[in-house]
Amino acid sequence: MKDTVDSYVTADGRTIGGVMMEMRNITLRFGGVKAISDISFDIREGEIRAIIGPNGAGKSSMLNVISGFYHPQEGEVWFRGAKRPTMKPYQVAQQGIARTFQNIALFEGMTVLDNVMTGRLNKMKVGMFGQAIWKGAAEREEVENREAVERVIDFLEIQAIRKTPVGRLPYGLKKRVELARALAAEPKLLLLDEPMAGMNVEEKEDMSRFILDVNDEFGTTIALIEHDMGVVMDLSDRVVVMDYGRKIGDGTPDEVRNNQDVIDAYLGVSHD
Ligand SMILES: Nc1ncnc2c1ncn2[C@@H]1O[C@H](COP(=O)(O)OP(=O)(O)OP(=O)(O)O)[C@@H](O)[C@H]1O
Repeated sequence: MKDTVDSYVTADGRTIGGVMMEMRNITLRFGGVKAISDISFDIREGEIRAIIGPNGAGKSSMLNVISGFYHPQEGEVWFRGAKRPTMKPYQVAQQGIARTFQNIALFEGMTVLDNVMTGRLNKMKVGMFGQAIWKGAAEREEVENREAVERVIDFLEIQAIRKTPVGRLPYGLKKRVELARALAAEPKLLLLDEPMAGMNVEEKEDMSRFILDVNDEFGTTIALIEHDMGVVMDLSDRVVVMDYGRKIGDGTPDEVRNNQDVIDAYLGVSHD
Protein backbone atom coordinates (compact mmCIF):
# COMPACT_ATOMS: atom_id res chain seq x y z
CA MET A 1 0.00 0.00 0.00
CA LYS A 2 2.64 2.50 1.08
CA ASP A 3 4.61 1.97 -2.12
CA THR A 4 1.75 3.17 -4.27
CA VAL A 5 0.72 6.38 -2.50
CA ASP A 6 2.46 9.75 -2.70
CA SER A 7 2.48 10.47 0.98
CA TYR A 8 1.04 9.12 4.20
CA VAL A 9 0.91 10.01 7.87
CA THR A 10 2.51 7.65 10.38
CA ALA A 11 0.86 6.47 13.59
CA ASP A 12 2.90 9.08 15.49
CA GLY A 13 1.73 11.88 13.20
CA ARG A 14 4.76 12.40 10.93
CA THR A 15 4.20 12.90 7.21
CA ILE A 16 6.17 10.62 4.89
CA GLY A 17 6.41 12.04 1.38
CA GLY A 18 7.21 10.69 -2.07
CA VAL A 19 10.39 8.88 -3.10
CA MET A 20 13.57 10.85 -2.40
CA MET A 21 16.18 8.29 -3.36
CA GLU A 22 15.92 5.17 -5.41
CA MET A 23 18.49 2.43 -5.79
CA ARG A 24 17.76 0.49 -8.97
CA ASN A 25 19.31 -2.95 -9.53
CA ILE A 26 22.57 -2.12 -7.80
CA THR A 27 25.40 -4.63 -8.15
CA LEU A 28 28.81 -4.00 -6.56
CA ARG A 29 31.78 -6.33 -6.84
CA PHE A 30 35.21 -6.31 -5.26
CA GLY A 31 37.21 -8.58 -7.53
CA GLY A 32 35.45 -11.93 -7.21
CA VAL A 33 33.34 -10.87 -4.21
CA LYS A 34 29.81 -9.68 -4.94
CA ALA A 35 29.12 -7.36 -2.03
CA ILE A 36 25.75 -6.27 -3.47
CA SER A 37 23.69 -8.36 -5.87
CA ASP A 38 20.99 -6.63 -7.95
CA ILE A 39 19.35 -4.73 -5.09
CA SER A 40 16.55 -2.21 -5.51
CA PHE A 41 14.82 -0.15 -2.84
CA ASP A 42 13.75 3.41 -2.20
CA ILE A 43 13.90 5.97 0.58
CA ARG A 44 10.99 8.36 0.99
CA GLU A 45 11.03 12.02 2.05
CA GLY A 46 10.87 12.29 5.84
CA GLU A 47 11.30 8.59 6.42
CA ILE A 48 13.51 6.69 8.86
CA ARG A 49 14.72 3.77 6.78
CA ALA A 50 16.88 1.01 8.20
CA ILE A 51 19.20 -1.40 6.42
CA ILE A 52 19.82 -4.53 8.47
CA GLY A 53 21.42 -7.92 7.95
CA PRO A 54 24.04 -10.29 9.37
CA ASN A 55 27.77 -9.49 9.27
CA GLY A 56 29.14 -9.16 5.76
CA ALA A 57 25.66 -8.81 4.25
CA GLY A 58 26.69 -5.71 2.29
CA LYS A 59 25.06 -2.98 4.42
CA SER A 60 28.08 -0.68 4.69
CA SER A 61 28.79 -1.21 1.01
CA MET A 62 25.27 -0.01 0.25
CA LEU A 63 25.72 3.08 2.41
CA ASN A 64 28.98 3.72 0.61
CA VAL A 65 27.21 3.53 -2.74
CA ILE A 66 24.61 6.05 -1.56
CA SER A 67 27.31 8.43 -0.30
CA GLY A 68 29.46 8.10 -3.43
CA PHE A 69 32.42 6.31 -1.79
CA TYR A 70 31.80 3.21 -3.92
CA HIS A 71 30.62 3.10 -7.51
CA PRO A 72 28.50 0.09 -8.47
CA GLN A 73 29.34 -1.81 -11.65
CA GLU A 74 25.64 -2.12 -12.46
CA GLY A 75 22.48 -0.25 -11.57
CA GLU A 76 21.34 3.32 -11.14
CA VAL A 77 21.00 5.75 -8.27
CA TRP A 78 18.12 8.24 -8.53
CA PHE A 79 17.88 11.29 -6.30
CA ARG A 80 14.82 13.54 -6.26
CA GLY A 81 13.61 12.42 -9.67
CA ALA A 82 16.94 12.58 -11.52
CA LYS A 83 19.39 9.81 -12.34
CA ARG A 84 22.62 10.57 -10.55
CA PRO A 85 25.77 10.53 -12.65
CA THR A 86 28.90 9.01 -11.11
CA MET A 87 29.81 11.44 -8.34
CA LYS A 88 32.62 11.94 -5.89
CA PRO A 89 31.67 11.91 -2.18
CA TYR A 90 32.01 15.69 -1.87
CA GLN A 91 29.60 16.16 -4.78
CA VAL A 92 27.11 13.84 -3.10
CA ALA A 93 27.55 15.88 0.09
CA GLN A 94 26.77 19.04 -1.87
CA GLN A 95 23.48 17.45 -2.93
CA GLY A 96 22.53 17.38 0.76
CA ILE A 97 23.59 13.90 1.83
CA ALA A 98 25.68 13.63 5.02
CA ARG A 99 26.91 10.59 6.89
CA THR A 100 28.52 9.23 10.02
CA PHE A 101 30.95 6.31 10.04
CA GLN A 102 30.99 2.88 11.68
CA ASN A 103 34.33 3.71 13.31
CA ILE A 104 34.21 7.25 14.58
CA ALA A 105 36.03 9.57 12.19
CA LEU A 106 36.60 12.75 14.18
CA PHE A 107 39.69 14.90 14.71
CA GLU A 108 40.65 13.77 18.21
CA GLY A 109 42.94 16.71 18.97
CA MET A 110 40.40 19.32 17.95
CA THR A 111 37.61 20.69 20.13
CA VAL A 112 34.00 19.59 19.77
CA LEU A 113 33.16 23.01 18.29
CA ASP A 114 35.89 22.81 15.64
CA ASN A 115 34.93 19.25 14.74
CA VAL A 116 31.30 20.24 14.28
CA MET A 117 32.46 23.26 12.24
CA THR A 118 34.16 20.92 9.74
CA GLY A 119 30.65 19.71 8.89
CA ARG A 120 30.09 23.13 7.30
CA LEU A 121 32.99 22.85 4.85
CA ASN A 122 30.82 21.84 1.92
CA LYS A 123 28.60 24.87 2.60
CA MET A 124 31.41 27.38 2.27
CA LYS A 125 31.07 29.15 -1.04
CA VAL A 126 33.37 32.14 -0.73
CA GLY A 127 36.64 30.21 -0.26
CA MET A 128 40.08 31.54 0.60
CA PHE A 129 40.56 33.62 -2.53
CA GLY A 130 37.06 35.03 -2.28
CA GLN A 131 37.63 35.97 1.34
CA ALA A 132 40.32 38.42 0.23
CA ILE A 133 38.01 40.03 -2.32
CA TRP A 134 34.52 39.80 -0.86
CA LYS A 135 35.12 40.53 2.78
CA GLY A 136 31.43 41.22 3.47
CA ALA A 137 30.28 37.96 1.92
CA ALA A 138 32.94 36.02 3.79
CA GLU A 139 31.91 37.58 7.09
CA ARG A 140 28.23 36.86 6.46
CA GLU A 141 29.09 33.27 5.63
CA GLU A 142 31.14 32.96 8.80
CA VAL A 143 28.20 34.23 10.89
CA GLU A 144 25.80 31.81 9.16
CA ASN A 145 28.19 28.93 9.77
CA ARG A 146 28.59 29.80 13.45
CA GLU A 147 24.83 30.10 13.91
CA ALA A 148 24.13 26.76 12.24
CA VAL A 149 26.79 25.05 14.36
CA GLU A 150 25.50 26.59 17.58
CA ARG A 151 21.96 25.47 16.74
CA VAL A 152 23.13 21.89 16.36
CA ILE A 153 25.24 22.03 19.53
CA ASP A 154 22.20 23.25 21.50
CA PHE A 155 19.92 20.69 19.89
CA LEU A 156 22.18 17.76 20.74
CA GLU A 157 22.83 19.12 24.23
CA ILE A 158 26.61 19.27 23.97
CA GLN A 159 27.10 22.93 25.02
CA ALA A 160 29.01 21.91 28.13
CA ILE A 161 31.72 20.15 26.11
CA ARG A 162 32.00 22.54 23.16
CA LYS A 163 35.60 23.50 24.06
CA THR A 164 36.72 19.99 25.03
CA PRO A 165 39.10 18.13 22.73
CA VAL A 166 37.20 15.18 21.27
CA GLY A 167 39.94 12.73 22.28
CA ARG A 168 39.01 13.25 25.95
CA LEU A 169 35.33 12.36 25.54
CA PRO A 170 33.72 9.02 26.38
CA TYR A 171 32.60 6.92 23.43
CA GLY A 172 28.89 7.75 23.56
CA LEU A 173 29.56 11.48 23.45
CA LYS A 174 31.98 11.07 20.54
CA LYS A 175 29.18 9.39 18.61
CA ARG A 176 26.95 12.34 19.43
CA VAL A 177 29.60 14.79 18.22
CA GLU A 178 29.84 12.83 14.99
CA LEU A 179 26.09 13.17 14.58
CA ALA A 180 26.44 16.90 15.27
CA ARG A 181 29.06 17.27 12.58
CA ALA A 182 26.83 15.52 10.03
CA LEU A 183 23.86 17.68 11.06
CA ALA A 184 25.88 20.88 10.76
CA ALA A 185 25.78 20.34 7.00
CA GLU A 186 21.96 20.65 7.22
CA PRO A 187 21.49 17.47 5.19
CA LYS A 188 18.30 16.44 3.42
CA LEU A 189 19.34 12.82 3.83
CA LEU A 190 21.38 11.68 6.81
CA LEU A 191 23.17 8.31 6.64
CA LEU A 192 24.07 6.71 9.96
CA ASP A 193 26.42 3.73 9.99
CA GLU A 194 25.74 1.84 13.23
CA PRO A 195 24.94 4.88 15.39
CA MET A 196 24.50 2.73 18.54
CA ALA A 197 27.48 0.40 18.15
CA GLY A 198 29.44 0.03 21.37
CA MET A 199 26.96 2.05 23.44
CA ASN A 200 25.45 1.18 26.80
CA VAL A 201 21.67 1.10 27.27
CA GLU A 202 21.42 4.70 28.45
CA GLU A 203 23.56 6.01 25.60
CA LYS A 204 21.40 4.06 23.13
CA GLU A 205 18.26 5.60 24.57
CA ASP A 206 19.74 9.08 24.23
CA MET A 207 20.87 8.44 20.66
CA SER A 208 17.46 7.01 19.70
CA ARG A 209 15.76 10.11 21.07
CA PHE A 210 18.12 12.40 19.15
CA ILE A 211 17.56 10.50 15.91
CA LEU A 212 13.79 10.75 16.31
CA ASP A 213 14.02 14.45 17.21
CA VAL A 214 16.26 15.25 14.23
CA ASN A 215 13.77 13.54 11.94
CA ASP A 216 10.78 15.20 13.56
CA GLU A 217 12.07 18.73 14.12
CA PHE A 218 14.34 19.25 11.10
CA GLY A 219 12.35 16.98 8.77
CA THR A 220 15.59 15.17 7.93
CA THR A 221 15.24 11.89 6.08
CA ILE A 222 17.38 9.22 7.75
CA ALA A 223 18.83 5.95 6.49
CA LEU A 224 20.63 3.88 9.08
CA ILE A 225 22.46 0.62 9.53
CA GLU A 226 22.07 -0.87 12.97
CA HIS A 227 22.65 -4.25 14.58
CA ASP A 228 20.48 -3.68 17.66
CA MET A 229 17.14 -5.11 16.54
CA GLY A 230 15.15 -3.50 19.33
CA VAL A 231 16.39 -0.09 18.29
CA VAL A 232 15.79 -0.73 14.57
CA MET A 233 12.25 -1.92 15.07
CA ASP A 234 11.40 0.99 17.37
CA LEU A 235 12.90 3.72 15.22
CA SER A 236 12.24 2.76 11.63
CA ASP A 237 9.32 3.32 9.32
CA ARG A 238 10.58 0.68 6.89
CA VAL A 239 13.41 -1.82 6.90
CA VAL A 240 15.48 -3.36 4.08
CA VAL A 241 17.04 -6.70 4.98
CA MET A 242 20.22 -7.87 3.25
CA ASP A 243 21.94 -11.24 3.41
CA TYR A 244 24.99 -12.29 1.40
CA GLY A 245 24.61 -9.20 -0.81
CA ARG A 246 20.99 -9.96 -1.70
CA LYS A 247 17.80 -8.27 -0.55
CA ILE A 248 15.70 -10.80 1.35
CA GLY A 249 13.11 -8.51 2.92
CA ASP A 250 11.68 -5.00 2.67
CA GLY A 251 8.77 -3.54 4.57
CA THR A 252 7.51 -2.23 7.88
CA PRO A 253 9.16 -3.58 11.05
CA ASP A 254 6.20 -5.94 11.54
CA GLU A 255 6.36 -7.24 7.97
CA VAL A 256 10.09 -7.85 8.25
CA ARG A 257 9.81 -9.49 11.66
CA ASN A 258 7.39 -12.05 10.23
CA ASN A 259 9.28 -12.69 7.00
CA GLN A 260 10.48 -16.33 6.98
CA ASP A 261 13.59 -15.57 4.87
CA VAL A 262 14.61 -12.94 7.40
CA ILE A 263 14.01 -15.25 10.35
CA ASP A 264 16.09 -17.97 8.62
CA ALA A 265 18.95 -15.57 7.87
CA TYR A 266 19.15 -14.46 11.48
CA LEU A 267 18.92 -17.99 12.79
CA GLY A 268 21.68 -19.01 10.39
CA VAL A 269 19.66 -21.44 8.27
CA SER A 270 21.93 -22.64 5.48
CA HIS A 271 21.60 -21.48 1.87
CA ASP A 272 20.92 -23.77 -1.09
N1 LIG B 1 36.76 -2.29 0.14
C1 LIG B 1 36.50 -3.60 0.05
N2 LIG B 1 37.32 -4.43 -0.62
C2 LIG B 1 37.05 -5.74 -0.75
N3 LIG B 1 35.96 -6.35 -0.22
C3 LIG B 1 35.09 -5.57 0.46
C4 LIG B 1 35.31 -4.16 0.64
N4 LIG B 1 34.28 -3.65 1.36
C5 LIG B 1 33.46 -4.70 1.63
N5 LIG B 1 33.95 -5.83 1.10
C6 LIG B 1 33.32 -7.19 1.16
O1 LIG B 1 31.98 -7.04 0.78
C7 LIG B 1 31.14 -7.84 1.60
C8 LIG B 1 30.11 -6.96 2.30
O2 LIG B 1 30.77 -6.15 3.28
P1 LIG B 1 30.06 -4.98 4.07
O3 LIG B 1 31.09 -4.35 4.96
O4 LIG B 1 29.33 -4.10 3.13
O5 LIG B 1 29.02 -5.79 4.95
P2 LIG B 1 28.20 -5.33 6.23
O6 LIG B 1 26.86 -5.90 6.10
O7 LIG B 1 28.30 -3.87 6.40
O8 LIG B 1 28.98 -6.08 7.40
P3 LIG B 1 29.18 -5.69 8.95
O9 LIG B 1 27.85 -5.76 9.60
O10 LIG B 1 30.10 -6.76 9.45
O11 LIG B 1 29.78 -4.32 8.98
C9 LIG B 1 32.06 -8.58 2.56
O12 LIG B 1 32.33 -9.85 2.00
C10 LIG B 1 33.30 -7.73 2.59
O13 LIG B 1 34.43 -8.49 2.88
